Amino acid sequence: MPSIAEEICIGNLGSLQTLPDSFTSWKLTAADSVLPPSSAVSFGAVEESIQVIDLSDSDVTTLIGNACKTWGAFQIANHGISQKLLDDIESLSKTLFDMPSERKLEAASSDKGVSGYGEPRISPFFEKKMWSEGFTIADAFYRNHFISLWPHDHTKYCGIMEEYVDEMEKLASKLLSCILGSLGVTVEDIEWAHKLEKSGTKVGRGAIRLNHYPVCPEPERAMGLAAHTDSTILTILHQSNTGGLQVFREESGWVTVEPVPGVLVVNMGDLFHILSNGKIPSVVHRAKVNHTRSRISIAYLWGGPSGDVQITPISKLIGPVEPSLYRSITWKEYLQIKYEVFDKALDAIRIVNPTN
Ligand SMILES: O=C(O)CCC(=O)C(=O)O
Ligand SMILES: [Fe+2]
Repeated sequence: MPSIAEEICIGNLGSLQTLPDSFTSWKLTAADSVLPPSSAVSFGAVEESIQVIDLSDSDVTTLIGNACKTWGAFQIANHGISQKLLDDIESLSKTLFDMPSERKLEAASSDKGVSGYGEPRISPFFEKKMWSEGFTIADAFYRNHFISLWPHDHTKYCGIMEEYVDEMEKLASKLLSCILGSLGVTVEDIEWAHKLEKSGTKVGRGAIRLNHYPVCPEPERAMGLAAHTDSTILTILHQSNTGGLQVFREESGWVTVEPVPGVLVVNMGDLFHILSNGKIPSVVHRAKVNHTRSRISIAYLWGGPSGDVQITPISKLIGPVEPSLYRSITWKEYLQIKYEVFDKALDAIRIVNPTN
């Protein structure tokens, strides 16, 4: 019989009949420190919803602008990503996570690169364990993992991944223009982004995170992915037909983003919060788990530019009454700060207290 330590392996969570202690009592840990005290005791969600916006709507800029300012999140329909591609990426994820634990662990992320299988990226910041497993695609090294996972079919799966990344990148640029438009500015007002765009270089760096939340014996006491904000400009999320994602807003508490077939969720990240000089919040979100159904989500994390590009709030959005809230920083530096202080990263680079 396997020992308890062997049984509690992230690759096997779905087979556990009881919730191990290391996964419980979330409300007593640092998980809720991201949030104001009023929300820390509640796991329930209130009746509000994150708007679904049709990208072909003539009023799209205003609709996206309002949703961004209120929530830092919105949902999109008519986004141009085919249902086939969404189905393909979901079934790729399912095939991967259905593999035996040992096989998945052979593709674990290592010192050689960020890509690979493992616990949620934010695990080191929490005492308790999260009820999920994931696979990150952040560099070319993922191909080696795909070869080991699918010795015969890796070409097919790499092809799906490449197509997904390409399509997401185009959609992310389109969304960026629209969100900037709602603030009365354009990509040309972000000097580095305009330069990169003109030279045909990618404005943001994309990474994919495949998340799997197995069925859980005691979902109320467990947490799939703890409360966090993404460091990104924005994140585009495809969730399978099982709900679990919740977004937080002081005035509303936690609100579940119910999956709508073919609709994608957009979460605004820290980097856009900086660019917008605090006008757009980076949304605090988390994923809950389920007693009867497992859940898959695929996050396209659209990060900042590589190299020594200095990122600052857009100059047109600052002025005598709205001074710059954040010092300039490179994307690499920001990630390093986030890695060190997690939810205090924006505070660490703030130069003016927004309440002043
Ligand atoms: O699974 C989800 O719905 C959320 C995933 C997420 O927030 C992330 O990967 O950063
Ligand atoms: Fe996230």
